[in-house]
Amino acid sequence: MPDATNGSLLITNIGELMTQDPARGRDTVLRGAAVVLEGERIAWLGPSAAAPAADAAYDAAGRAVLPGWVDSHSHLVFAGDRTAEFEARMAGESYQAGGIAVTVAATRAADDDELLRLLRARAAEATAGGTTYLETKTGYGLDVAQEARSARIASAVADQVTFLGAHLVPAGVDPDEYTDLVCTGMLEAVRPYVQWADVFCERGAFTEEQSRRVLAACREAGLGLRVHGNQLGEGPGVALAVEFGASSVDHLNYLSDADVDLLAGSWAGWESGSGTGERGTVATCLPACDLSTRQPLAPARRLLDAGVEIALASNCNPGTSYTSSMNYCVTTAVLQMGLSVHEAVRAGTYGGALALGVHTGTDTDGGRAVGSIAVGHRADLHLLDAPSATHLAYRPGMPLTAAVWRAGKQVA
Ligand SMILES: N=CN[C@@H](CCC(=O)O)C(=O)O
Ligand SMILES: [Zn+2]
Repeated sequence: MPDATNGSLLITNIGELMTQDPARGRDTVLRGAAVVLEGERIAWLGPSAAAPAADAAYDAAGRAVLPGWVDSHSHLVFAGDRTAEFEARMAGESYQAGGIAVTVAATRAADDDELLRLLRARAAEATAGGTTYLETKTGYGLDVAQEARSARIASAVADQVTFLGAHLVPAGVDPDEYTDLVCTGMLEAVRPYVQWADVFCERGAFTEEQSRRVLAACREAGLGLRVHGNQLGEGPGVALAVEFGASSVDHLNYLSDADVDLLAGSWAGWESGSGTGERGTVATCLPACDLSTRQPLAPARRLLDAGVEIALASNCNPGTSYTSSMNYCVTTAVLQMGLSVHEAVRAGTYGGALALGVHTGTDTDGGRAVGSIAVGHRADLHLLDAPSATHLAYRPGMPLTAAVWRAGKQVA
């Protein structure tokens, strides 16, 4: 199949083009459509009948095209395996944050080449499943040298990297001393490689006060913020994320009414229909993790109805969610979380981009948005082997990814 790396490519006869571009208002889904890719960018979209000529053409034969998935939450820099822990969970054990230490030991024991090879293989799996923009985190190093190594390796593969030194306090280390290290030497060592910082604010991980220190230091260092919050019980994660103006708070399995109100309040100045105004804290739901840990599914429907922008992400990691399949996350969101297909696809594309701050910008204003299909945005497309995105939920688990273009290049 041709791509747009050496000229322009016209993809024509698209049965359903789900642009997820809020600037189109109610007209975000086009039928009988075509798209022109030119180099890395989308150069044109509209009715097939009106499509301009291009250097190469591809007939989509009535199939659906979506933006590539934007996976805004993953932990892919690791070695080792936790099948036994998963089996124990399926036999009735509950998930404990302490399992992270097993992966830390295996990751520390792997050399750089091995870690990079593993990361590349996982990123390739994600790409094969339609993911065209990928965030990943550190958090399985947990000392200065190991976290810096993870960040450096991650930055060679992922589009954006998050510093998660505050993932677990290593055994035998004083929690407050460790928090100080995260906020000073560790932060300094990872800083050249990362755009974001995150903290696992949960019983068994970091307290509210420790999380607050981490967020303040990382903000001071110029990093964008995100929070792992409210995964294992109600707690201060959501409130902290909103207070610090974090770009997202992720997990959200246990929310109080006050948490929902705080998240909704953060979007009070935002117009969701057009994607304009003052943004708030994205609620990132991680359905594959919820199922794999047998936690209640995050209340995505309730959050949307309250006016909160949501994202869906894989949270791919060896402990709680060993899949990078965004198709699976979207399917689950429709079948079990009460989202429409359009809402679920939006959350896995535009919502992820919003969580990563890359939802807007065209080459005329110096940006290159991902997560939606519009002129000047990055040419990240996902062709389904189906006439509509509805088939993701209608035919769950089927291999529906037919082709993937990332920045105009065909990658699957
Ligand atoms: N909750 C914290 N961190 C990961 C799990 C990490 C692990 O268990 O290895 C998560 O997002 O689910
Ligand atoms: Zn996570």
